[in-house]
Amino acid sequence: MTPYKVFIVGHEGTTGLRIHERLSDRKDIELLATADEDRKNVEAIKEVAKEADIVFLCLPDVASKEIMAAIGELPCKVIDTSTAFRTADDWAYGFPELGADYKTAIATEKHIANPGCHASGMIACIAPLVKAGLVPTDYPFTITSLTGYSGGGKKMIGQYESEPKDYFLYAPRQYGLSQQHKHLPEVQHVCGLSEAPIFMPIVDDYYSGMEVTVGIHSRLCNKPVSIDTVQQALEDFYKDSTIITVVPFAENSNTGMLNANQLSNTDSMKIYVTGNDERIMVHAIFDNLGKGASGAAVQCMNIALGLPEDTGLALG
Ligand SMILES: NC(=O)C1=CN([C@@H]2O[C@H](COP(=O)(O)OP(=O)(O)OC[C@H]3O[C@@H](n4cnc5c(N)ncnc54)[C@H](OP(=O)(O)O)[C@@H]3O)[C@@H](O)[C@H]2O)C=CC1
Ligand SMILES: CC(=O)N[C@@H](CCC(=O)OP(=O)(O)O)C(=O)O
Repeated sequence: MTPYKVFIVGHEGTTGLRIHERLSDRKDIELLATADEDRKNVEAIKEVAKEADIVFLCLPDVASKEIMAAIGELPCKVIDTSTAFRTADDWAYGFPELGADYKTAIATEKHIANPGCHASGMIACIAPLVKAGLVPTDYPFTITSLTGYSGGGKKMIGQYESEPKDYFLYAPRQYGLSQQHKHLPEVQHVCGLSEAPIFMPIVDDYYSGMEVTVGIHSRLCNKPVSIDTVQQALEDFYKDSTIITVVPFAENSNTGMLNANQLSNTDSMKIYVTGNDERIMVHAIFDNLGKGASGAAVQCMNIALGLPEDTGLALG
């Protein structure tokens, strides 16, 4: 069988490297590249893209937009990992677990926007509950998200791994304080929320892994919901997924700790429901570089090529 031709633009960056790692041993994939000195040359990128079946863009937003302007009309499928196209109507949104319509769009559309890392956790917790009619679309969500420093790409990795290190980098650091985080538009768009959540991202001194926590007051729901109802709705929603699993409540002691790096180096996501019938928490644990970026991008590529979605992924 002729291998599929795949071109990773930005393959020396954090997300690009991880996609490269996941594909380099696959016999069904041939990786294409520009000459090293041409890795930022748009014309050279366009020439390689002409040969490709799939192009991954693993770049800052501005560079993604510039390259899309040059390659958008070519026959190759494009999977963009930046924020640039996630709410664009003519791009598929790369979260196939959201339903058959999402999966079909990923399989058939030419351009696929890979979700943001924090956004993936928020959407995984909220969308099933809104779709089930349990939580209203104007619910006043307050959401925390813990992330390892690789979420900030090469620049932040350099900051955390340089010696001597700034004293403040040893402790968790909250950001997004103005409530304008770049992932909020896609969360609102995909979940159909009329109001943006309060969002509190926190970056800490570990390499990778995320824990996103969504709090729900039962009394503020369409009608009061129990913790069992929330657990069941999430289990039903993700029952066919091999990548996202909902941890049975019995296995989740509700008394211990949740670890944000539990699924580092995997492409899976685990959902936990904790709390009680009055105050319910839904948590998504995954790797910002796995289901939060490169793993999700490869999952989308597999679907676009008609392969089983978890081909070559590390399921934890
Ligand atoms: N890190 C993460 O956890 C996640 C990242 N993302 C998104 O993925 C994209 C890539 O992020 P990440 O890998 O972290 O970023 P990095 O900074 O680690 O890597 C970006 C790479 O793109 C290269 N680059 C920049 N401009 C151009 C250009 N004009 N042409 C070609 N290459 C270029 C950079 O080159 P150079 O090496 O010279 O700087 C760098 O190697 C971003 O949009 C990011 O927001 C999405 C989800 C999670
Ligand atoms: C720790 C850190 O800074 N993380 C980044 C998210 C990385 C990411 O997902 O960026 P994209 O939107 O391009 O996908 C942030 O919160 O802005």
